[in-house]
Amino acid sequence: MTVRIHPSILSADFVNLEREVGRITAADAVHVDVMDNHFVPNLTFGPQMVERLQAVSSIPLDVHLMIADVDRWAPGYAELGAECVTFHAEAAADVVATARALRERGSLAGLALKPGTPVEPYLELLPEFDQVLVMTVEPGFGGQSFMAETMPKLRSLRAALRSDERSIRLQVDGGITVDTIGIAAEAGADTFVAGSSVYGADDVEAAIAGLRAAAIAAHAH
Ligand SMILES: O=C(CO)[C@H](O)[C@H](O)COP(=O)(O)O
Repeated sequence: MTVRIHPSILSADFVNLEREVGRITAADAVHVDVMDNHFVPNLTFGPQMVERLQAVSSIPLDVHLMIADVDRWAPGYAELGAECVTFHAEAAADVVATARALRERGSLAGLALKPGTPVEPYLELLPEFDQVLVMTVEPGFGGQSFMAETMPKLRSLRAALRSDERSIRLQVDGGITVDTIGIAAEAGADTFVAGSSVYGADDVEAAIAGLRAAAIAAHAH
């Protein structure tokens, strides 16, 4: 299983985002948290910032939409060139239609689930998605503690993937550190978002390497 590390710029210096994205060249993608102060009680930025990040980043954008009325707004983020656009099941009226709209515009389609949202209704819809994000904190803020009680959802997802669906990324986001990444990896995650444990480190590239090594070790276990 290939391990992917996606640092979250939620924990980066917002007035120097071009420089901050340039510090994570060892990462597989940059995780971009879009928050609207409605779906979550925090506010970050919108499509203009994502468009500029897309222009200056040498690694792909993994956009995580924490916004209301996402069926209406998600397709516009795919048109900006993001590699993957992930939207919340709780914010969507029609998850299949929105996923198809993303793919039609050339991006991968990701489905995110808050910690309290069950995975079972979505297992039969997996072919519609390229990534499923199991939130391991309540969305909205960086620096929270990892919620191990979300791991059964990852196990269910990993077990549900047929052999021709193994390329679907199973992503975790929230509280991922060298101490917790192995728990998520053993439960079936292959794509790891890390904010404070990367951007809070003195050496961000070493932090990315440490996370990757810990996840690979857990998969090999
Ligand atoms: O989606 C998010 C919060 O809603 C962030 O990506 C996440 O919290 C990353 O921060 P940390 O690794 O510090 O927990």
